[in-house]
Amino acid sequence: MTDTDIRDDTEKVLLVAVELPGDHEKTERSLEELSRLTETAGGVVVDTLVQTRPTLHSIHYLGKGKLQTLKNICEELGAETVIFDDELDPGQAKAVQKILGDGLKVLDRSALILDIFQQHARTREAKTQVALARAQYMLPRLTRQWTHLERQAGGIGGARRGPGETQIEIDRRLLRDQIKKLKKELEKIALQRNTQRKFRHEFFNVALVGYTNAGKSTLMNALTEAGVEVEDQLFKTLDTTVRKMTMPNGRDVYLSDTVGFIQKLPHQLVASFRSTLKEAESADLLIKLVDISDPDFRRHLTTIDSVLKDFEIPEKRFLTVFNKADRVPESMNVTLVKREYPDAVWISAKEAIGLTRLIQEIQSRMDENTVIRTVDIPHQAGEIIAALHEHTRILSQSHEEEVTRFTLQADRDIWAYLTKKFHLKGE
Ligand SMILES: Nc1nc2c(ncn2[C@@H]2O[C@H](COP(=O)(O)OP(=O)(O)OP(=O)(O)O)[C@@H](O)[C@H]2O)c(=O)[nH]1
Ligand SMILES: [Mg+2]
Repeated sequence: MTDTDIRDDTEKVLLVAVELPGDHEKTERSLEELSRLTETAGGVVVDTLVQTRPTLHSIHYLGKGKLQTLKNICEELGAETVIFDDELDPGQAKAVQKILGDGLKVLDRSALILDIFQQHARTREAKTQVALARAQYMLPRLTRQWTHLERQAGGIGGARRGPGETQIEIDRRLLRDQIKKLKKELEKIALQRNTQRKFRHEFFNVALVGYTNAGKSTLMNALTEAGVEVEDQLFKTLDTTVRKMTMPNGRDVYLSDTVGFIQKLPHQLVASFRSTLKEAESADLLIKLVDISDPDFRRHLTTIDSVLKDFEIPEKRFLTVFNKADRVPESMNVTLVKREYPDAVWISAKEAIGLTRLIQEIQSRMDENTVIRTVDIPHQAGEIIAALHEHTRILSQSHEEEVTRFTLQADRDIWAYLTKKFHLKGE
C-alpha cells in the first residue's frame, strides 16, 4: 500500500471486489459507488474484476490465481492502479502487493476515501482531522519500507538489529509523534467549537445528516442562501457550515450542513470526525436527508443510522426527508415507499419543491419541543440566574422590588431539568 495520491487525471484504475453468496446486487452497487469515488479522486476506471467466493481470502483477499489474472489484465489495459472495494488489512495489503509486484499501485476503498477527503479539506479542522485519520491508517502499514530495507540488509534476521528495523522504528515513532500532535490540535479546536455551540444552545439547532451527494448543501443553500459549494462529487463538504434562518413564526433556528456518510467509511475517519459529528449529536432536530432517486436509498438510511448509533440520539429528534423527488425513477413504487415511511417529507432542494412544507414541519417540531415561561427570581439567586442565561433564551426581563421577572424560552427537557434542580415555579 502506498501513500501516494491519485492526482493525475489520466490515471487508469482497475476496480476489484469479492462477491459473497447472495450479494450480487450489493456488490454491483458498491462497485458503482467505488467507481464514482475513483472519478471524484481524479482516476479513470478501465475495468472491473469480481471474484465470487464463499468468503474473503484471509491472506490475499482474492484467490492467488485470480490475483495473477488481475496482474495480466492490468498489463493488457495499461492500468497503473488497482483499487479493492474493501479495506485490506495490513497483512493482506502486503501479500497482494507482493504478488502484483511493485509496478502496480495497490489501494483499497479506505485509502481512496482518505485521498478524497485530503483533496477536499479546506479548513484547519478538516485538514487536521484528515491528517490524523491518514496517519492512523498508515501506522500499521509501514511494512513496505521494512521489507524493502530488510532485503537490502541481505535478509539478516536474528538477534542483531538490521538497518531496516531501525528505519521502520524511526518511521513509526515519527508517525506516532505526529498522531499525538494532531490529536492535541484537534482537542484545542474542539474546545473552540464547544464555545460556539454553547452560544447557539439557546436557539433551536437543526442538523442536516445524510449520505454523500444526497443534496445537503443544496438544501442548506435553498433554505438560507448560505453559498455552500454544491457539486456532483462525493464528499464535497467536509466542514460544518452553520447558518441562521428565521422561521415564519419569527424565531431563529441554526441550520448546519456537514460531512456526508458512505458505506464502509474508514473507521479512522469516523473517529477523527467525531467532533464534527458532535454538531449533529447536539442538534434539537436532525434531518436525515435521503436521495430518493437512488434505488439504494434504504441502504443509505441504514448507513446513516449505523454511523449515528453510538451517539444514542432519541428517535423523536429525527425527521426523514426525501430529496430529489423531481427525479424519482419510474421503476419506483411511490405508494409503497410512502406507506413504508409515512412521516417522511418529500422535497426537491434543487427545484425548490416542498420547502414550505418542510419549514412548517421544522417549525412544528420546534413548537413541540419548546416552552415559554415567566418566572420570578430573587436578585441574590445568582446561580439560578446564571443557569437561566446559559440554558434558556431570555425573551425579556424586568426588575421588580424583590425579584427579577424573566420571560424565557427553553427546550422542554431543559426546562424540566431546571425546575427540578432549582424548584422553580413558572407559568
Ligand atoms: N435532480 C436533483 N438534483 C439535486 C437535488 N438536490 C441536489 N441535487 C444535486 O445533487 C448533487 C449533490 O448535491 P450537494 O448539495 O453537493 O450534496 P451534498 O449532500 O452536500 O454532498 P457532499 O457534500 O458531497 O456530501 C448536485 O449535483 C446537486 O445539484 C434535487 O432536489 N434534485
Ligand atoms: Mg455538501
